[in-house]
Amino acid sequence: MDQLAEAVRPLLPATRPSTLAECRAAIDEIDTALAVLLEHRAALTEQVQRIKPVGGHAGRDLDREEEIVARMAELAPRLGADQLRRIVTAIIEASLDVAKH
Ligand SMILES: O=C(O)C(=O)C[C@]1(C(=O)O)C=C[C@@H](O)C=C1
Repeated sequence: MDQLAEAVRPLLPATRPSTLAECRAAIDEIDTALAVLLEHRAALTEQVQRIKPVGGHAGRDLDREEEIVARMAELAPRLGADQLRRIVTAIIEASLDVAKH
């Protein structure tokens, strides 16, 4: 795991949860972090659209999106590039949908 990925290690449970309640509590913790991070990510996507000569869906950069997917696939091998591409595409499209530009 690279140095940036180390930043999320404290969010992970120290011991593997085993009961349904423990698993759901661990999932809730991670979903909390994901929601906060997604909110911040969407704000950054919006800011980028104001900087780019062509913003919004019309200005999509699929090479950049593929770079994002490839980097994330190294950190999340269980999901892999194909599943992460679905997730990244959904995040980016939702962020572009709500961006004001
Ligand atoms: O990096 C950009 O050019 C962006 O517009 C940001 C972003 C992203 O949210 O990561 C959004 C749309 C692009 O297709 C690629 C990446």
